[in-house]
Amino acid sequence: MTVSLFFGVLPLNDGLKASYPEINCFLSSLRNIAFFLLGCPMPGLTTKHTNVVFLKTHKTASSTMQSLLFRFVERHNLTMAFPKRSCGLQFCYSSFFSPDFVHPDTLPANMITSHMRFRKTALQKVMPEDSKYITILREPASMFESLFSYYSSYVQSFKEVPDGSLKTFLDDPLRYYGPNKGYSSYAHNTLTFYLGGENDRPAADVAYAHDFVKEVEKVFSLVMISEYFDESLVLLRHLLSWDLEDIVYLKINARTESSKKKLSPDLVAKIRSWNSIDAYLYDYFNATLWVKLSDLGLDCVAEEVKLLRQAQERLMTTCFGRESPMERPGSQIKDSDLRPWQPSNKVGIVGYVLPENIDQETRALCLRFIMPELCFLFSLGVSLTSLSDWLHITFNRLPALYVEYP
Ligand SMILES: Nc1ncnc2c1ncn2[C@@H]1O[C@H](COP(=O)(O)OS(=O)(=O)O)[C@@H](OP(=O)(O)O)[C@H]1O
Repeated sequence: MTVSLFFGVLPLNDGLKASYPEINCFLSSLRNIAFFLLGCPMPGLTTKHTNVVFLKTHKTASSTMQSLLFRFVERHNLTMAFPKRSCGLQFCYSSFFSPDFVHPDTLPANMITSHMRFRKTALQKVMPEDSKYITILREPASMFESLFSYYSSYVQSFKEVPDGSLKTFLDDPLRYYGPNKGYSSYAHNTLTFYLGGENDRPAADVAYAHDFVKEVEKVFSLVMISEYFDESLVLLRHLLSWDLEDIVYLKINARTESSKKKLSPDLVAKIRSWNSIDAYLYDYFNATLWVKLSDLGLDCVAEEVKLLRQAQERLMTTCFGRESPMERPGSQIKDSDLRPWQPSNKVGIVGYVLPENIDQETRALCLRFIMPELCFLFSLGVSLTSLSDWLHITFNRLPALYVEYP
């Protein structure tokens, strides 16, 4: 079973096919001249690598990345592994990944991207041997602020903070935190937990953090960094021999500005200290990212980033006209294809609204870039009759899943 089936069912196919060449043409003419002049390496001359394990971490721009991979899978007629129905929309997170968590109809797969707790030996049983392992990290202070606001109504340790403030939690985290409390993995060294590490190791155990980082480095060919998302994508495309058009994206799953809190230097320091293994990981892989970028040539990277952003602007003009994109809190979005999941009424997640006068073809193209994770998953699965039981259950449980989603 391959995702080409999706094209058969979705009325989006023609639009997608019709509009990509425009972007391609624009990109290739510019890029060939620029890259030639700079003497930059040009991937895309060898066959594209299509087998990828993307470890989707929380609040790291991972949905934007996942959406890019969904599009790649669709366009290249590949197969994406889905969770089996009893796992919900994630691979039974927060249990360690197990091959049993994968819906058998989606095997053999080329890619796997839904949230999971990483365990390489288990993944090797379902994913091709030559799979490239990729993940993404975010600066721990902004990530924790995002986690705290997003999951304030779910994570038991956050719910117990009397005034509900991040500052009160960080003044004495151990007063509220308990490893066995509900959703505790979102409250302490979340990145480490995702990567399969021991997130409750004491901060003083620097040797553990050091050894863990080395283990991660051995497995992952690329650790992306959210703050340098575009630069990370350039590395990704060189690693996988992808075209520049394969990495064009629009940002999704961002909070509204009013949902974000500005962090004082004191809070930043407290977050890093509380999440010291994550901080160690982040600092290490942020440094190695820049070594990789330097190896590629910073001028070449800058040129590719420029081209990527030009393509993005072009796409936005195609989708939203000359005005800036119409972003709205999810609560104000009527179109269910475009409404992102809202974790609570205390936090707004931004989605996009397409202009009403947009033609079907353009709408089809734009939807592929702005659809939130759940909608994209449903649209991928909806065309697979053999997955109908999964979808039947999933759709029927949707309100419950929305509540359980974290
Ligand atoms: N391209 C790009 N670059 C940098 N940052 C980005 C990008 N795309 C999404 N974001 C930010 O990532 C946050 C959402 O992360 P996730 O999609 O991983 O969240 S989730 O765990 O899947 O719910 C969310 O952060 P907050 O807004 O601080 O919550 C997004 O704004």
